[in-house]
Amino acid sequence: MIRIKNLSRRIPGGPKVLDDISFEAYPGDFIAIKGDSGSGKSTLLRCLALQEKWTEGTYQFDGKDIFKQGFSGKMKVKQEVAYVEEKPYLFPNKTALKNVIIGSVSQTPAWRRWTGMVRSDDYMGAMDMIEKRGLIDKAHQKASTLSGGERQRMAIARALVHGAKVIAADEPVSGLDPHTADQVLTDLKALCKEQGVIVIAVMHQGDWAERFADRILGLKGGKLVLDVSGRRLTEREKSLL
Ligand SMILES: Nc1ncnc2c1ncn2[C@@H]1O[C@H](COP(=O)(O)OP(=O)(O)OP(=O)(O)O)[C@@H](O)[C@H]1O
Repeated sequence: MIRIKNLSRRIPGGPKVLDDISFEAYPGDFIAIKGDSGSGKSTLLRCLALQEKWTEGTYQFDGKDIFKQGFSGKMKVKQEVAYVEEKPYLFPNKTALKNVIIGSVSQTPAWRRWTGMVRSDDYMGAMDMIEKRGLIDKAHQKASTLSGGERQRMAIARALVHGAKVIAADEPVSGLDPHTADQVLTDLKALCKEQGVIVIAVMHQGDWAERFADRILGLKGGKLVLDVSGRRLTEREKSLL
């Protein structure tokens, strides 16, 4: 469970880009974030994954205040909250499977990158996760040849293999054709419902958030201006964003 209270983020010497954000997320929640360009959506995801510093606020993760816990609390969040960028980096000349096994650069011990050694249980775990993302026939393909949607799903598989319990996905369906976007979101939703993963995804364009999310958060100028259950937004609610 995640409980964020009064999160603010000020760019050093610059503006406040997140202002007093509070919300909670429970296992199995699929939360969409909407808001115009520059409203703070990506910054919020990066703050959740502790990839950006918080200026103020408290962060409870599994019932513990992670800033009070110090290093071990931050490590737990970094391990369990995966920020999946809009265009996730995969090692282009390695297969999709190898990318999923070895993880992102920061997750991979240097010796593993150098030797390329793989344990058999790592191999099976990665293949299972790739199969669940509907990509088993792409496992041995070079990452550079995957489509945008396939890269996103491989990056999600990679995060899950490496212990993620929260997927913070930045625009997981932008630039995808409607059929692929539907597949990606159906997969994310199943992940929430079947495995209790929390998915927090920026989905500003179209009606994807309304169709798939349990809850919609809306940001404007760094403030949380909307927090409603996932449904068609009213004209008044849309006008807040
Ligand atoms: N390091 C930084 N220095 C200065 N301004 C920054 C920095 N990081 C973010 N900002 C500003 O903070 C605001 C929020 O940025 P953010 O990327 O979170 O917005 P966003 O809602 O994700 O936008 P988009 O939909 O265009 O990706 C923007 O005005 C951005 O210019």
